[in-house]
Amino acid sequence: LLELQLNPFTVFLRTTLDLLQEKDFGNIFNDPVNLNEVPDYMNFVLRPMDFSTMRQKLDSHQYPSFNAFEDDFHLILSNCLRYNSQDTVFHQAALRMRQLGAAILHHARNKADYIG
Ligand SMILES: CCOC(=O)c1ccc2c(c1)NC(=O)[C@@H](C)N2
Repeated sequence: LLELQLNPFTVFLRTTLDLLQEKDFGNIFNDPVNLNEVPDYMNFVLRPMDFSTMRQKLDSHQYPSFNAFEDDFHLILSNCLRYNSQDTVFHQAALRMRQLGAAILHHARNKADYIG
């Protein structure tokens, strides 16, 4: 309860992140891609991102705005769409996450605007 009083924006971002992660049915976006298991990943992806990294960033107040938070979400998906070809479950999951996430972010942004 204290955090809600001290930093409602952090609580709001964490709630939004929880809603987005609910749509990650295979938990494929939760952790950084394991570079030992995917050695060529950095050949295609300049800025890796994942939900656990986003959670650390929001817990340490590294998101100055909702847009910055949303940019990292879209980075997760663009990395995945770039590295994984269209015929993979990863690519398909990113397309689905993009669609489901857009609705969540639209409502979250409206609520953020409403809070003011
Ligand atoms: C057990 C090996 O795990 C993976 O190869 C792997 C595990 C998770 C992954 C991934 C690969 N690739 C990706 O683009 C992101 C979306 N997630």
